[in-house]
Amino acid sequence: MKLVRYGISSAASIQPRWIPWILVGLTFFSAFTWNTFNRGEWNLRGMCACTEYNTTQECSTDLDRWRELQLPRMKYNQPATLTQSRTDVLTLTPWFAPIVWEGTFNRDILNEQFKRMNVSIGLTVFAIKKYIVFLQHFIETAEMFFMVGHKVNYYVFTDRPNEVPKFTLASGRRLVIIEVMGYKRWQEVSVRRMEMIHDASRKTFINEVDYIVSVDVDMEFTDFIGVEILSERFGTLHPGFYGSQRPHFTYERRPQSEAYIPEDEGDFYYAGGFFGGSVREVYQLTGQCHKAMMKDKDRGIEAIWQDESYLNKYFLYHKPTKILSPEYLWDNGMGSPAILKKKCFRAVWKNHTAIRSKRETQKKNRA
Ligand SMILES: CC(=O)N[C@H]1[C@@H](OP(=O)(O)OP(=O)(O)OC[C@H]2O[C@@H](n3ccc(=O)[nH]c3=O)[C@H](O)[C@@H]2O)O[C@H](CO)[C@H](O)[C@@H]1O
Ligand SMILES: [Mn+2]
Repeated sequence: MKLVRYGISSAASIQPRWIPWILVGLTFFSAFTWNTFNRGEWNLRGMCACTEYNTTQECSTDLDRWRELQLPRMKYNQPATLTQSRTDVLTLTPWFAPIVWEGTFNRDILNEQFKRMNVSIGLTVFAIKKYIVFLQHFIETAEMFFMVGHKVNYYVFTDRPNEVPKFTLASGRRLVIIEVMGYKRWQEVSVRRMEMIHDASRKTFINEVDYIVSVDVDMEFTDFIGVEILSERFGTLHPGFYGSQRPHFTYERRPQSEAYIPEDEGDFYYAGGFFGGSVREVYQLTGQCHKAMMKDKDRGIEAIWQDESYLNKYFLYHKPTKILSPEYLWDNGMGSPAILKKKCFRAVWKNHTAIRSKRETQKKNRA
């Protein structure tokens, strides 16, 4: 009786001057629970979330939780200070981002490093409407060549979950189906990938993986792609433009578009079909590209190469921290130049008329 009476009377008599203190208490409580139950970044720095790394009686901070990653003894050729690993191609951007070409890295060292970080990678792929036909070969070849030996989640975005084939995946790998709507025009499907990746980053990816790799589905893996591609924010040189001068890049050239890049700007022409980074960076990138696309849409503009145009604009002002060479994105229609020491990921032939929505199939000439 006493308890009930106390409960009712104290709840009913909250004084206005207590409100700031109650708010402070609630803030601490929610920060603590968020910090404890999520891998999210939203926490009050230095909060007392003691972990397994805590070696003292005091609560640990980010500094205490930092894990030491010591490599084992390894045998490999000494890097030669006075010799460049590749002399035929650019291997470093003016902002010191590596451009990944075969011969510039040692896969064993990288594998050891990323294994010790226990890294997990999410590969996002969209198989919407008729593009579902590409999925089987895509996944089967990814099992052979993509991030072999690492933890991988395939995130398959589709409007046809029942048509996703059953796959037998290697251990440490799983396939997650994310059901989404299919927009009518193929251009809209392509550009809306940004929005869908953005949403899934917040809802799913941030809790499950460290990095996101986003690719086209009309592709096949033909050689090993490993952790050498991973970085905070990475893009890929488009196979059609790696040798071109900037005025020839097919950037969006209409000043009224959010994707506009003038002829005297631009570093590289990046492909829409292969980019990625940490979940946090991909969340930012896709969010900004989607916002720009929606602004244009409101004004009745669609950028010339849809998502690829917004991606290029984004990378101009948020320089990639790593860039993949066209070895990572190739189209056999473009021959076999000597600079390519391998071809890891290739476009498969597709019948544009049959696979895309009617009346939208004609491709603009990029040249
Ligand atoms: C390799 C590469 O850099 N490709 C880019 C390029 O064209 P592509 O001509 O290769 O574009 P595409 O037809 O492959 O469409 C892009 C992707 O969207 C998905 N999709 C599209 C339509 C559809 O009905 N269902 C569906 O699932 C699918 O994953 C496909 O791979 O330019 C596009 C924008 O114009 C995108 O930037 C692509 O990423
Ligand atoms: Mn494609």
